[in-house]
Amino acid sequence: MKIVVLDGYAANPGDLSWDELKSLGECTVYDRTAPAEVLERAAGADILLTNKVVLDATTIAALPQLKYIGVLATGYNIIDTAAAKERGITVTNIPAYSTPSVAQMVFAHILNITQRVQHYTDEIHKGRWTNSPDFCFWDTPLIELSGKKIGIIGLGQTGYNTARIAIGFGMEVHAYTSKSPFQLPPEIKKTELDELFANCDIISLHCPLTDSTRELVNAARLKQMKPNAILINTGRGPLVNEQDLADALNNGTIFAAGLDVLSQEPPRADNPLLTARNCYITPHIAWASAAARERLMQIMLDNIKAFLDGKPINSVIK
Ligand SMILES: NC(=O)c1ccc[n+]([C@@H]2O[C@H](COP(=O)([O-])OP(=O)(O)OC[C@H]3O[C@@H](n4cnc5c(N)ncnc54)[C@H](O)[C@@H]3O)[C@@H](O)[C@H]2O)c1
Ligand SMILES: O=C(O)[C@H](O)CO
Repeated sequence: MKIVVLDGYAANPGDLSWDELKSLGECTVYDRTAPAEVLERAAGADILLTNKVVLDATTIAALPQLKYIGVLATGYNIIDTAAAKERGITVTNIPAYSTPSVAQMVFAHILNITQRVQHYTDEIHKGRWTNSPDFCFWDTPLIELSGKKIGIIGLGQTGYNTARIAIGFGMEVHAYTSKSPFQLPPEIKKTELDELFANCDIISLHCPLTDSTRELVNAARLKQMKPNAILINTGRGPLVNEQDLADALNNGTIFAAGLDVLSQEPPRADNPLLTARNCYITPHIAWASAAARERLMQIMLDNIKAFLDGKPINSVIK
């Protein structure tokens, strides 16, 4: 059984172990694989593991030995699942391993925008409090979350857990979702997209990237939003038209954005969001806590063992 990990470094930069995976077959772990290197490295593999290396229809067609693709992530938009299905290749993802970490990051972005802790720390270090005529000073809007409306798009693992934290903050929770695995409490009100964009103070994206969700947030949707609204995206970068969002931030159509994901990662230096007003960005790390990566590695092993036993779990091909 030949196993190849194409880009193992992000999940395991050295603090976790590949040993159990290596015991399952002849296994090679690459830290990173450039697009031009994929075919040579994946040739002859029965099992291919990828986090962000794209496996499109052409690549899959060129790997006749391939039987299993394990995505080392929840989002599996990098795989042409139709091509894999046609070939009878099992494709699995890692659901729910990072849910608490992602929901925590959503609120890290929200609280960063409402409280600006780093900004005030920087200003104080510059001497601004020492020289202040008053016992306090502020120069950014200080926004209380209690009573504000949060709109959640996609009420699966990360969306639902974000909703629960929002309820704890006393927020009104509105949600648009195709379906939800959860029994929704009465505090979560289901709504349509038009109402959600028009009425919510904060909108947080939690749906997968698919043909129907690509650029879900675009100029038309941004125009529907309140001028004091905040957009949070921990889902996938292409859920948002980035030039439209940069324009909306720069011209005050909406107030601020907190983003963990961009359409190209790492981003090009000329990505308009890197210089947009009130745009706060983290480098796709919502998932990457040590606790979440430990769970990821365990579920990766469980997935492969179940596949080898002939009873695949976490298959994304319906
Ligand atoms: N930034 C990170 O580190 C990070 C970590 C985990 C997941 N993610 C991304 O977040 C996404 C969501 O993760 P999750 O664990 O909540 O996944 P999930 O599968 O549990 O939930 C996704 C939800 O979106 C809903 N949905 C699907 N299509 C929709 C549509 N067109 N409109 C509205 N809702 C729709 C689904 O019904 C489901 O309830 C993943 O697909 C992944 O791309 C990012
Ligand atoms: O989808 C996920 O699990 C995260 O984005 C990390 O890849």
